[in-house]
Amino acid sequence: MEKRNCPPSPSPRSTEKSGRDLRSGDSNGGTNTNSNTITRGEKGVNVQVILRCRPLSDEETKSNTPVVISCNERRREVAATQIIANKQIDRTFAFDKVFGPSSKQKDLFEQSISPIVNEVLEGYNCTIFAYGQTGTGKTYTMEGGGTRKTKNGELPTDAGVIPRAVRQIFDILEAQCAEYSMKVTFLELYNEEITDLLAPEEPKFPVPEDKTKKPIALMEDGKGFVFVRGLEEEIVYSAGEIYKILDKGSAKRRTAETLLNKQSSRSHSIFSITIHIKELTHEGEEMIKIGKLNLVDLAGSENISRSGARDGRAREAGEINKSLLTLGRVINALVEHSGHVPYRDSKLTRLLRDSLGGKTKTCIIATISPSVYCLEETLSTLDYAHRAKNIKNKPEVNQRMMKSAMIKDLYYEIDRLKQEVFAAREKNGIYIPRERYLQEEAEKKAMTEKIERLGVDLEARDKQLVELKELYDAEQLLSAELGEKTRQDPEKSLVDCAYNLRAELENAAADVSGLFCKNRFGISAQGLKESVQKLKILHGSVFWRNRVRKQITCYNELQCSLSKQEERLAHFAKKQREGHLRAVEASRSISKITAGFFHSLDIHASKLSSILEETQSVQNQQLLDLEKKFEECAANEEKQLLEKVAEMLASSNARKKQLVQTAVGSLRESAVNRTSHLQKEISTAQDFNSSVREKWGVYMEETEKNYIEDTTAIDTGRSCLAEVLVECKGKDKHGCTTVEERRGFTFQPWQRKHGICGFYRQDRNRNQPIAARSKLSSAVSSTLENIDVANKALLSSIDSSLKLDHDACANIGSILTPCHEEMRELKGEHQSKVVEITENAGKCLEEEYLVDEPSCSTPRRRQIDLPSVESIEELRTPDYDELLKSFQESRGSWKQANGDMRHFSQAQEPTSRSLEIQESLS
Ligand SMILES: Nc1ncnc2c1ncn2[C@@H]1O[C@H](COP(=O)(O)OP(=O)(O)OP(=O)(O)O)[C@@H](O)[C@H]1O
Repeated sequence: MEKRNCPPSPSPRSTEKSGRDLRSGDSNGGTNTNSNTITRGEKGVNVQVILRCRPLSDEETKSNTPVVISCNERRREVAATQIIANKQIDRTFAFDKVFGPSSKQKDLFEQSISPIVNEVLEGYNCTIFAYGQTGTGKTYTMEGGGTRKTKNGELPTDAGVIPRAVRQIFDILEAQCAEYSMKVTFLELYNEEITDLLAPEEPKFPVPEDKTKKPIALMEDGKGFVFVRGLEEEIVYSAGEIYKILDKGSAKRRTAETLLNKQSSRSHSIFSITIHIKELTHEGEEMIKIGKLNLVDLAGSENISRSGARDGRAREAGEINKSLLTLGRVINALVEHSGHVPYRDSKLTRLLRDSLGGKTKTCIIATISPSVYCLEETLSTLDYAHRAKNIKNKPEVNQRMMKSAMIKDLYYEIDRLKQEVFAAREKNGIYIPRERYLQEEAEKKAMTEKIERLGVDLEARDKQLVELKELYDAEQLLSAELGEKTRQDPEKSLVDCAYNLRAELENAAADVSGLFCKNRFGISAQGLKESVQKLKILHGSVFWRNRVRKQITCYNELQCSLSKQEERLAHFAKKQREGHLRAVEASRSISKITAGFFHSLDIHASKLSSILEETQSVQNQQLLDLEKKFEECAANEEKQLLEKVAEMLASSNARKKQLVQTAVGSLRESAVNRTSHLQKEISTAQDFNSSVREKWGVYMEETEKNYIEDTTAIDTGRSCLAEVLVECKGKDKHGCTTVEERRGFTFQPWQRKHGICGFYRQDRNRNQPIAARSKLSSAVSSTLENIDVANKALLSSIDSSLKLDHDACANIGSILTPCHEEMRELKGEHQSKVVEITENAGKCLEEEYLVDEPSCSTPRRRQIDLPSVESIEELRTPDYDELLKSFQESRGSWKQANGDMRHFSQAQEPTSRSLEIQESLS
């Protein structure tokens, strides 16, 4: 077994020499081209290609059919094993997704199709089509294994892509509680004729199947979009309705038993779902989003001899292969970016135009069989699908329509229809609008021309037929006449005549011999006379005999020519009959001949394409050789040039490096200076802060001490005063009682005046402590009030100083944080700039100025980017003054740009604030 591994080739190319031909579509040579990782850009999105290999059928398993396909789902690769000249050759193909024989319908749908369905609901047009040899599972993948009945609303495990997509669409729309409308179409393309699988069945009596299917026309609108005229669109409201429609349409599809598939689809089918979803814009406007999903089940590509197709089936197969061949040519043209893409060569490619190289998102499911007997077709499918991977589409979301615009459109449509109805009612006979009339007239004209051509053809054939008939009649007449003549039989009379003549001749001979005898023995004159007479008779009879003889030969010749004529006539008549029959059946057989012609054309075309491929591969090889030589030559020249350039650039590079290093050094230095300056500022601010704190602590301590002293002094004063007060009260009481006593016992008139006066004097003296007491109490209360006021003032001043201090702290913090941030940013920026500059310098050195190192292989072809004279001139170091000036300018602008000045002024702020605080504290 020979198994060689080649590195992934950048372009898919089959190399007979290599044992393993890994095909990969992406330009990096990698194999990961999953739709999610597809590069989207101006160039578009690659068509997604999925490969599915079916399991061996029961018969194949029973007959121990060898398996030649192995699928690596993880690596997304398929390998086909081929034996050529007793050597095993593995060919490996990479795809976007690979599903092996044991893969489930659910897995295929969830992994590959479900995201596409979501995109349809986002407003894209998407197409999924199945391509592959007959009997490889296209219909199984698209529609399912046949059991479409749902169990408790669940889909059966073998349900295919179509029912699952339908279910997903309805599930999502219902979950979103969306307002939507949905319509479906289902068409079949058979022998280049389109029929509507949803068209109502009109005929009431049984007619052959082919007659019930009316072909419908494929039209192009003014913008080049293709549409099928009169295609039935069914509005649907549930998944169940779609399943019914699918069943109805599928049952109408043309299927037949082939050697490769018991129920082989003989036509291409396209099932389309169009969804209109209502959505609200931010402004509250109602918009209609439109998405379309096309699900295409292609008829099987097949080898006519292996599929056992004959007569009608062979023609079918020829047509199928023809449309698939055009599909292949379209794919090739798209991949090779050739100017002309032959979309118009078949109806299938016209219908799929937007899905191949258009604005639609497309996914191809290529199906293959693992059997060794299908290897040839499998390789062809793999090639086909692999090539299709390189088609790029440019998907666009369908323009959302304002609901009002859509309603307007519908009104317009209704108006148009109303006009038609009105026109038809008002006029005598049938009346249609001008455009329709012109269109139909054009169609009619084309039809008339076609009919005329056919009429002329028919006339010519009729003429030919009449001529042939005339000729035939003339020949018939001639042959009848000759027959009549032959029937009369003159032969017998002639023979009789001949016999008579012979007898006479015999007699005459006897007479002559008698005469001779007589003459010798003396014959008389009379005898002589008689003899002369007899001789005359004899002479006559001899003459007649000669004539008879001549007549006999003439007769024989006539006979001979007659038989020849008869033969010729019979032959001619036969030919005429054949010609007549041919002429009668000419119109019927012409289609057969055409079919044969097309078939042979197909064969020739496929031969030609294979020859073309061969030629292409040879040319490719030659081109490769040329390219190689050219690259070698270019590499040498490049090397020499690069050496020179490298020398030239080495010095300038060193200078540049020096320049860069100096610039970086100065930048670093300025950064360090700025950092140290900032740090100094921060430390000054911190010192100031700590000194303020210290002072504040001392002040607080002193204030507290004073307060405590004051409070204790007040307390002692208060207690002293209270004691004095108590003492005064006691004395006052005692004084009062004494006065009362005296008033009672010594009241005399002469003494009364003195006594009263004395009493009043005494009383006045006794009133002195009361006044003192009131004075004292008022002094105490005023002192207390003063103390309270002082306390309050002190407390408020403490509060305000605390607040000021807090504010000052906060200010310092707010100044410090941005300063720190700025510092960090500045540092980071500097570092990243330094790294960037170093990297760029390194890259520049490596990529542009270093001479290629010898790698013993042809260097990659590339464009040499020669530096211009100006750029070299720019490398010169400018004048010192100029440099200084530009540096200062740049520094100034840089300062402004970075808000440097602002920071600086902000940095000054704390000082003035701290002064304020100091003032307030003092
Ligand atoms: N992945 C699969 N798993 C199980 N059975 C499969 C699978 N693929 C195909 N089959 C079976 O193979 C048979 C042929 O499949 P199907 O009719 O889908 O082929 P086809 O490619 O559509 O053929 P045609 O082009 O002739 O219509 C069916 O009986 C189907 O059930």
